[in-house]
Amino acid sequence: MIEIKHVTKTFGTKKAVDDLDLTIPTGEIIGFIGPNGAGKTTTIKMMTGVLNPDEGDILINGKSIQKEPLEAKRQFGLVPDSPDMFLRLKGIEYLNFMGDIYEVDTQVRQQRIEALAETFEMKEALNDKILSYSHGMRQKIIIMGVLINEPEVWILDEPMTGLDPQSSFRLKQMMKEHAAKGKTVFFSTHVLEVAEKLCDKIAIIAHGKMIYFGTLEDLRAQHGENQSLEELFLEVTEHA
Ligand SMILES: Nc1ncnc2c1ncn2[C@@H]1O[C@H](COP(=O)(O)OP(=O)(O)OP(=O)(O)O)[C@@H](O)[C@H]1O
Repeated sequence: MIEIKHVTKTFGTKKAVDDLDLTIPTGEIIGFIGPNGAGKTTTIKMMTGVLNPDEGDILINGKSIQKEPLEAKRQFGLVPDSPDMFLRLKGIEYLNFMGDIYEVDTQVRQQRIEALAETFEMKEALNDKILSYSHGMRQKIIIMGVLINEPEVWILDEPMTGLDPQSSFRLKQMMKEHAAKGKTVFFSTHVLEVAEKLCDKIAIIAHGKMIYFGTLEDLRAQHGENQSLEELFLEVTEHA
């Protein structure tokens, strides 16, 4: 569960996130959508302790990211918007590093690395440095590093960017499997078809404010039965 409690973040005179209040239940896939500059990445950075809010607090499985940062960080895995990290490590070194940090048992770790490398066709690349990887391969190694620990809460910022169709399909399957195990998946996306097909609920943000949180069916019931998510999104964000 993720509880975002009246969170505000201002940069200079710009309120990037404005009194955002949202509770994301366990066991669901939530798509976080909004126009460019709406405040999605800023929200994700505050959820994960990269940025501190000016006001409010965020709890991950009941642990405050500000007051109990280590405990809160044990609860989630993050796939950030840019995968250009740990470039001097080999893929396998990075995965073992993540396994060490999250104290994943060696045998379990080995099995997960093998299964993930198979799924993402990364077996041969594991002994190469991340620096030599393409954008999509870097994205995949970061996703693998998160899944080694099977986190209770999986947070992803624009995860489909740069992935080929096959990897994107597999990632979506994994997100579904993760939620089916009773874990929470929260991801931001501009790809409305993905949100439409994958999510149990959608959260729409505009100008830093939450303008809708609920199922697509309820949004349709409020605004128009036959509209696509794209049409609904344009309608609700236009008037925000
Ligand atoms: N470090 C910063 N310094 C100043 N302004 C910032 C900073 N980070 C974000 N902003 C501003 O805050 C607002 C929200 O940005 P944010 O990156 O959270 O939006 P977003 O919804 O993720 O956008 P996009 O869909 O384009 O990635 C924007 O107006 C942005 O310019």
